[in-house]
Amino acid sequence: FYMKAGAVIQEDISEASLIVGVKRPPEEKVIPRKTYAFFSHTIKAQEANMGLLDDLLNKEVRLIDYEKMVDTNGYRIVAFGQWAGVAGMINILHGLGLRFLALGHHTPFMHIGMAHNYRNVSQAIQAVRDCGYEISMGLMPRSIGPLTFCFTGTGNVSKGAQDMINELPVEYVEPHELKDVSETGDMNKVYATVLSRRHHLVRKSDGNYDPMEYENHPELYTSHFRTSVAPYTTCLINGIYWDPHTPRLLRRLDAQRLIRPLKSLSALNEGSPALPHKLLAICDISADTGGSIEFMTECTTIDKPFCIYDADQHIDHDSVEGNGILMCSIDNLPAQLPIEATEYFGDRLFPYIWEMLLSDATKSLNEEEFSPQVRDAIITSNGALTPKFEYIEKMREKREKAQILKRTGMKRVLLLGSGYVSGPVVEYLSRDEGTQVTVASVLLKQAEELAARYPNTIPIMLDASSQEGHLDSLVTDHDLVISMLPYSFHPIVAKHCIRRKVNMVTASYLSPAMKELQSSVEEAGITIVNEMGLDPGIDHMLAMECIEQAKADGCTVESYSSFCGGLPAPECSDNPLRYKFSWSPYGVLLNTMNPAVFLRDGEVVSIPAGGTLMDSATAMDFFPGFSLEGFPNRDSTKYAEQYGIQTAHTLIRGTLRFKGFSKAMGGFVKLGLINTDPNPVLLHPTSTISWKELLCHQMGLSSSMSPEAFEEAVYKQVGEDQFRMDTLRWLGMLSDDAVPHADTILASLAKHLEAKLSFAKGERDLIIMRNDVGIRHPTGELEMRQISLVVYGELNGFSAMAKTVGYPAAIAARMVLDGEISRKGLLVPMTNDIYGLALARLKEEGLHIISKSILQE
Ligand SMILES: NC(=O)c1ccc[n+]([C@@H]2O[C@H](COP(=O)([O-])OP(=O)(O)OC[C@H]3O[C@@H](n4cnc5c(N)ncnc54)[C@H](O)[C@@H]3O)[C@@H](O)[C@H]2O)c1
Ligand SMILES: N[C@@H](CCCCN[C@@H](CCC(=O)O)C(=O)O)C(=O)O
Repeated sequence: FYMKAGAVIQEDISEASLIVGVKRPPEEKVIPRKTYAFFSHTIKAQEANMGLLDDLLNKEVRLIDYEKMVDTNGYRIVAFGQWAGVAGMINILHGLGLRFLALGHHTPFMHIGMAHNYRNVSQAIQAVRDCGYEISMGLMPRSIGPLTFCFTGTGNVSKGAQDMINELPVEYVEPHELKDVSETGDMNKVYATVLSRRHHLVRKSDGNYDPMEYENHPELYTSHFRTSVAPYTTCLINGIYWDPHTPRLLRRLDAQRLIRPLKSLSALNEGSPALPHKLLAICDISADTGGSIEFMTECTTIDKPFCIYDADQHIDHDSVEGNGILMCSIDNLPAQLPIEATEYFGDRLFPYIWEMLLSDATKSLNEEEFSPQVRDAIITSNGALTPKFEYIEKMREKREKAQILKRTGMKRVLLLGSGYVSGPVVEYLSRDEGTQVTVASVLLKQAEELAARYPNTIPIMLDASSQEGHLDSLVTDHDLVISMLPYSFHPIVAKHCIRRKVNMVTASYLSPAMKELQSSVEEAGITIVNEMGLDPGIDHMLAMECIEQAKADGCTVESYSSFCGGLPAPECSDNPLRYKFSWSPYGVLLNTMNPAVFLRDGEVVSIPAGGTLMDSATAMDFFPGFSLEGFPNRDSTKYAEQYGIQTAHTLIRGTLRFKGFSKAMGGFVKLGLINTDPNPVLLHPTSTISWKELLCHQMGLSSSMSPEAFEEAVYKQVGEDQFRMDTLRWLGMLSDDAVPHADTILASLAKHLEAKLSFAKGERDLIIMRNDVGIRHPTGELEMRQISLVVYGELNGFSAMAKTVGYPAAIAARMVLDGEISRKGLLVPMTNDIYGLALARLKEEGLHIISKSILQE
């Protein structure tokens, strides 16, 4: 059909500038910087679609929403409402047939199928007419009593649904007459009423209805639908537009009352199965989850069109049997009538398609010339909500706040970040029923997945880099903030904590930017516990426990060496780098270009920034069964003062890897891939660059060279090292594979490596920490204290890295919340008041520390 009309049919739509759909596309398939047109269902900040909205914003998509395309008279241009109404009504008549049967009554509705069972609407109408004929012939079981249908709303949905009931022998009555006809009406017909606002909305103060005032102040009104109409309705067909400020038609409480058995009905039904209650079915065509029908929290689908809502238990049963109200709330009803709906859609949209086609989502809206019909329907563009729709953000925040503050008497913790190491933080804190955790992340899905596993945990979306106001209001609503964001975010988070006098915990190094806040933190009288992870974290705690004990025994510390590595378990080290990521990949790679300073036998050794660090790796054989190498980590010399071991002639902190890592990384360094400079080549909106092109660019060569010449050039560049070549080949970096989009080469490399070097299901990680402390006793003896910590990740559970970072952070948070840490200022776990309790609690979590001593002459 489309081909006949001249369309080119192809799977790959990446070259299209405009993508026209009906319903939302899957998030992962949304292509950045394109113009999309579809029904997004985001304009009421619908919770279920906020993830999609975030994605459209992140991907800088221009979204045209049909719901907001209106003509000069304010009427919707593309409104499938009529077809939704038609399909919805056919479906619920079918559903009533099934429900009546389940309740023991065979009715003429059994002759009506689902809307999509018919070739076209005329065929469906024929089936409804046949049913109507039987009703008028008196074939409806008497025991059911007169049937009443209530249509809410007067728009296209309601009209489409009424078109269908008009094919039955129907008598329309006023809503106030419903009670009477439902008791004494004629059984050879059905009754219907159309409910508009004036019928059920009343001002809370005096019971009157003023349409103008309602328009502006719906919050002053309430609905008496639940008492005046619902108890006399067999089937409700809901087609109203609902806005969160307007009164609901039915709440859960109302549903509980409406499904209570009616005494009068059982008297009427003598000898026949009694109907359990009057309100048997709801067809919620508006399909606003949690909206005008509060308890409709999940839409049904064409595949599974019906469920039974059991109001007493507040659950939906996937059935037409059992106790409760039959619900049908399909949100893509027009798809059941594809021919009529498609023709209608095409006819209505066609006049606007030409200008939509010219849309270039990479341009600002000011540079485009759209008609008001299209322009006013643009919800997102260039990574932001358009001014008319900025209210969506506010609505979202308001709802979020209400959710966070809903339960009183809770200790509220704001956890920023839901990445590699956040899981145990939530697990630990949520053990306490009186603690509530809000998990905020720029990746809403990630936060949702984490929060779903624990009680009293609320997921929310927050972009800490662009939503400072939002961050501030979140900080205000919590008793403590744990920042598990990339460490560069901590100072900005800390500023809001200072402003709102809220305590904070991080697992990150106390950076110079954080230290600058020292006096403000003290003035605000708050506590910020830093370096509460593994390395930094547990390493400090074990070091200080040993050092302070040694000093108390009158000893002197002569040397201190601490190495730590997050690694794959050996059986999972099956790649050339012998490495898999158990914490932020960007952080791991960034650390390979750090400078380092350490003290060796009284001599200061310095390694410059930029990648030389990888050449400094040496074999580490304290655990000969592991094939380890190590390289220094940052400036170790400053710990002489912090640990109080100025007496030490050797002082080094370092990182552990399996042998091979530093050599492979050295190849990346030589190719200039460990580079944090912004690189526009990688950000080109529509085209991608391949690894071959990028490497040629880095080497200053043309990418049109032959594959052999290319490989030869790379070989030379990486120091004629075959292992490095094999590594690059294994990672797909000598090929035409696309380089992931990012603003720097390092960020692109991190994304690429994260995809290649992640733990598969059933694989586990490993952390190894080893502190060697040289302790000179007053007797002259030299004791080498070897403190070892080896932790494996749980198969399909928390990784070792997550446990050894997340638990210390959570333990510190708990200690601050419970007043066990009450000192103010910027703290690190190097004092006994913190490390004493924290180490004890970590041991309760199964942390097994092995300490050995070897006496040297
Ligand atoms: N002390 C230690 O031993 C240790 C070990 C591992 C990690 N860490 C630190 O802990 C923190 C978390 O580490 P991770 O491995 O879980 O990191 P990660 O990269 O896996 O997670 C970062 C989280 O921050 C979120 N995020 C990123 N940008 C954001 C933004 N603009 N707004 C809101 N959210 C945003 C991400 O979506 C993610 O949920 C980091 O600071 C890391 O350096 C410390
Ligand atoms: N050094 C080990 C363990 C690192 C744990 C992560 N520590 C981060 C902390 C960064 C921060 O948030 O300040 C680091 O970069 O060392 C290894 O690399 O395998």
